[in-house]
Amino acid sequence: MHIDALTLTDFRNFKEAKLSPGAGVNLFIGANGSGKTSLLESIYCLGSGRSFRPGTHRQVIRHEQASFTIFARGHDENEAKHTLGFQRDREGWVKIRVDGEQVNRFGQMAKLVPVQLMTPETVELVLGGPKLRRQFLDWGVFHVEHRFGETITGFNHLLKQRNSLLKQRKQTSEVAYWDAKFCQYGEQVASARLSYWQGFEPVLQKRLKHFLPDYEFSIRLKQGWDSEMTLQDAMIKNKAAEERYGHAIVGPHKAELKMLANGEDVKSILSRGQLKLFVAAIRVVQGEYLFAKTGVQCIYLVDDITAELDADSQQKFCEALVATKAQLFVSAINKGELPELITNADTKMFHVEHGTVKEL
Ligand SMILES: Nc1ncnc2c1ncn2[C@@H]1O[C@H](COP(=O)(O)OP(=O)(O)OP(=O)(O)O)[C@@H](O)[C@H]1O
Repeated sequence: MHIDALTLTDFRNFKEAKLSPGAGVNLFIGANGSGKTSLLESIYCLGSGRSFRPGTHRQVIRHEQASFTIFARGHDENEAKHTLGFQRDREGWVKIRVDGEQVNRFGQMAKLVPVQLMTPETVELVLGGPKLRRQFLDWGVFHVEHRFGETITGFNHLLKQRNSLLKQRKQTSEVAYWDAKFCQYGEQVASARLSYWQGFEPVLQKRLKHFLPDYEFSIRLKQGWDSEMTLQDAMIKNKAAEERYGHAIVGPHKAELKMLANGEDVKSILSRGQLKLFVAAIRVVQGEYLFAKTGVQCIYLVDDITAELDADSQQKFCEALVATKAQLFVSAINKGELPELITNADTKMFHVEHGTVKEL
């Protein structure tokens, strides 16, 4: 959905903030500590139910206040109007309202607000652990096929149950039951990921050729067990090891994306700026791919857009972002440091200062 109005109450350093974003580029300009990232964070919270910054949910609530509230009004691709309300208090209680109705799952809010986030930390997608890459994949699968939300939640529940049985080292009929369920859900998760990846990867390759033409990329999805085997066979083969370790060692919870540039691990061959561009390509394409498959546009949130990118890379990245025709929220300290594409007459500009935001 496009956000037409956003209201924050007691969110980070904002006592109350109201803004009416435009359909294209929205630019937040302000000094360090003014609240630019917090504005992006509030939109991210609507799309995921949590912050992208480290720390607890309590730290998001304005100091000495009991709860924060984010309210958004917007419209989807079919011009249907929507309202979203998200409140969280210090004890962790959450209230979510979608179109005036209280709902009890984040997914019901998240599916209306698919967000793609780019901050200086998003290179963690490559540098961090495999869980981040699985989350990235699952985000894509969920937004293309909402039923996947139940499949992955179900699988994670089964993984916990089965691990707890493996830890107890019991040999009961209960074990056989959980093994069978684990196989069934595990195969479903892997097959949904694979089908997403098979559509997504060729589009990503095109974008990478444009962004980083000096490299030949190979990005392969490893499903979490020998691809020549069924999950059931892999579990039988690894039965003794799983019993010894006391947890599941094969399954989609072990899936990984192997990313190579000119035959070497991207982590060791790409520079920091090139890694950022690499991840930017992934993020842009994830939004483009979603749009191509479902007609649903992402909201792109870009914090500190110029950090670590040279002028040519900034230009490529900004061109790609603007070409998506999606709603963009971009933060920067100075307008002057940005490519013209982001600061032209169509951009809606906001000045952020000490927890206040004013449209310019
Ligand atoms: N819970 C909170 N209550 C009140 N103020 C907070 C809270 N959490 C953070 N802050 C303050 O909010 C301010 C806004 O931080 P934010 O990261 O959004 O700024 P920014 O404009 O993105 O800065 P930079 O350009 O340095 O990245 C900071 O000064 C921070 O200390």
